[in-house]
Amino acid sequence: MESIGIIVNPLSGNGRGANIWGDIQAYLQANRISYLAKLTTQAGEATQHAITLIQEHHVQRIIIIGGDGTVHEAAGGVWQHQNSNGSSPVCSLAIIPAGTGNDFAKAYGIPNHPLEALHIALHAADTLQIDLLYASQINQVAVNSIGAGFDGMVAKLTNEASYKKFLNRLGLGRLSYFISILRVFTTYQPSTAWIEVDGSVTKLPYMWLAAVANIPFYGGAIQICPTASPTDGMADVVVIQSKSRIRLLPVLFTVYQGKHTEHPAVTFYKGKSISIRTEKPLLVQADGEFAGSTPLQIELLPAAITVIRSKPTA
Ligand SMILES: Nc1ncnc2c1ncn2[C@@H]1O[C@H](COP(=O)(O)OP(=O)(O)OP(=O)(O)O)[C@@H](O)[C@H]1O
Repeated sequence: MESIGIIVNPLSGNGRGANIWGDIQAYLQANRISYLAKLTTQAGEATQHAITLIQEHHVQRIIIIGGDGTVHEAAGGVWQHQNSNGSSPVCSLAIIPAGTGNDFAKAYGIPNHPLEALHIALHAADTLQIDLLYASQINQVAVNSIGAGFDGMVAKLTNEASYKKFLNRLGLGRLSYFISILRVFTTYQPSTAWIEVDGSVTKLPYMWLAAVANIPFYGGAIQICPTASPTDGMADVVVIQSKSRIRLLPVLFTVYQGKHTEHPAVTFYKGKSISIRTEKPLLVQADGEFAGSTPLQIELLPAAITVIRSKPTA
């Protein structure tokens, strides 16, 4: 079997990561499965853990126990290693979901049950080479999405909110994104932006959000870009524009099912190179984590890393 590294964010899901790690560790030891584990002690550390596991310990598979923020950081480490060595993917990533949103796990069919997710990670029966989104201003890659405006504010508010902790304790963490959406919705002021997709520029008056997606979901299974695929070599972009707040209400309540796509306030683009400029700086989220402010320049990196997914049933 390939040598296995494990990165654990014990604080993900407000302590769910630590609990799951206890169960996983017991299982691995009882079954004499060897591994090397690294626990994060501060934000940002999963990137260096991934680099260390690959460069110093030569692991070929990294299992992440955490949420989308931890996947974001670990994938960044795998990508940085490959980039500095000019190598094709050498280390695959698997996830045992322990976070609040867990959109990455959902995109690859990984169940919430930790031991079921572990079996998928250990057997690695099906792997995918997935695209990444590279944001040059912050020199970071994203696995799920990068967005500016409304969703940047929602991500910031959710990550700072006391109700996220409370709802995570009840196993209802995803609801915290919905509460933040409602809070931001009542006060958000749209502004003018310009988007450039593969050289073609469009002015966007009254822009609420512009999100570049690699998978269909964000914010805990909101189907923001139903057609996004991490294997098509293209980034999907969704833009929401509206002068009127009330006119956007139907979008708010249909976006969870991905049924907002026909609403006149919603426009989709597809491309490999996307830039977003705004008349005033807007907050940016990358994989649900705060990632600075606009302007943004995003390049699609095709088939950049390998992910272990649940084997689709025939
Ligand atoms: N030991 C730690 N102390 C403080 N912050 C940490 C620690 N380990 C990781 N982090 C940070 O916690 C943040 C959130 O982690 P993660 O995304 O895994 O969990 P979550 O927020 O509960 O889930 P989700 O992103 O799915 O909503 C990340 O930005 C990460 O950098």
